[in-house]
Amino acid sequence: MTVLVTGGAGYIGSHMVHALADAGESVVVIDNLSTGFSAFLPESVPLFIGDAGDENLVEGVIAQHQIDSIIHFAGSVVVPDSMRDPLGYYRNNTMTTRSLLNAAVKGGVSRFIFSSTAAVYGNPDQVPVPEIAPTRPLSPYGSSKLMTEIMLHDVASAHGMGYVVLRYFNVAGADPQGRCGLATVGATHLLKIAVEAATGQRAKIDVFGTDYPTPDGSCVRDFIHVSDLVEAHRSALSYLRGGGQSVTLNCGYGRGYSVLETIEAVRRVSMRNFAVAYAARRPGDITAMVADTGRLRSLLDWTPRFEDLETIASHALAWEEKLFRERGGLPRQAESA
Ligand SMILES: NC(=O)c1ccc[n+]([C@@H]2O[C@H](COP(=O)([O-])OP(=O)(O)OC[C@H]3O[C@@H](n4cnc5c(N)ncnc54)[C@H](O)[C@@H]3O)[C@@H](O)[C@H]2O)c1
Ligand SMILES: O=c1ccn([C@@H]2O[C@H](COP(=O)(O)OP(=O)(O)O[C@H]3O[C@H](CO)[C@H](O)[C@H](O)[C@H]3O)[C@@H](O)[C@H]2O)c(=O)[nH]1
Repeated sequence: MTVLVTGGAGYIGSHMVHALADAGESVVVIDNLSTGFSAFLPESVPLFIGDAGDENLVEGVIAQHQIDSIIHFAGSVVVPDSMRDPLGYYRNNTMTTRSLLNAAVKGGVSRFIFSSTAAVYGNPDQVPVPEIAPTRPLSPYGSSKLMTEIMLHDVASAHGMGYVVLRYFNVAGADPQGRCGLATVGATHLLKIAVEAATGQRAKIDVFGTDYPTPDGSCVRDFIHVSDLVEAHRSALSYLRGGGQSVTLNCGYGRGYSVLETIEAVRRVSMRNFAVAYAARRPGDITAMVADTGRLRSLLDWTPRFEDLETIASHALAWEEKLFRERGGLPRQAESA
């Protein structure tokens, strides 16, 4: 039984591939390297450089490697880019998955795990947000993922495929062994920006909005360590292998931290008092987004190991320091746009 990981050279996918290989699973990767890095993959894992929507490629890999499960990370992930280029997002998220599913059905793949996002909820009526909350995405990114969820449900029902949709909240941190982490140039994630400031690559970090109706006025997010997130995928795979019903699950810890608390955690672990500036709200930001994790915790055999925000921040920092050293210690991008 071999697992195909699409987008396995990306931030989350590379952690997934290491976790599967560490567990002795047979795994292969398809990635077009548009934002991924082949260097983050274990040498033992075959990498097919190509598009996850290339049906000939996928059908060939499924047949050659006797793929029975697919974990599908490949896609485009930047919310503001999706506002500028909606059709690009519907193509690379929704249409690519349609082609991938077509190849999976033809190849008799019986299990499918899909990377979705809390962005499908839009502005939630209640926090923590349960999976049954209304889905009202505010961006083409969120819509492209929601459309894919619906398509996957229909395809799986028609063809006897089991699936787990995982709606990630805010993914952060890096491999505790330092093998992989977030390396995307120009990434906009809060913790990434904060560790770039802590390593002197940025003069400051902007806090987008301090007048939200939250305890300290900044937005609140539920950060999940990338290693715990990939363990949820491994548990989802075991669940499907054990005959579990198809399901949609939130992936977070169910605990919110404000933007200011998060920046303070990075200041503490780095022991660097980098500058923090108060800036205007960022258009489209949701005030508070925290997962109701009841379903995840009850259905999957999942015990998170890195729930503490300082642990997440310290792993993100260690990874950023490594990247910075390897890039010759030179600032590689302008301070926040
Ligand atoms: N990072 C987050 O906070 C977050 C939150 C919610 C959901 N997600 C989802 O998780 C998945 C992985 O995100 P990530 O943060 O690791 O992003 P990433 O950009 O680091 O990884 C995406 C990977 O997919 C590859 N790729 C993109 N389009 C492809 C295609 N058509 N064919 C083959 N390969 C392709 C890229 O080269 C890259 O290696 C995405 O589907 C994303 O929407 C991420
Ligand atoms: O320099 C920064 C960067 C971020 N923020 C704030 O930090 C919070 C979190 O912002 P992120 O960009 O890190 O993440 P989002 O909550 O916007 O999440 C969106 O982007 C994520 C990846 O970045 C996931 O894709 C997620 O599903 C999607 O909803 C927001 O209030 C944002 O305004 C700042 O104040 N300053």
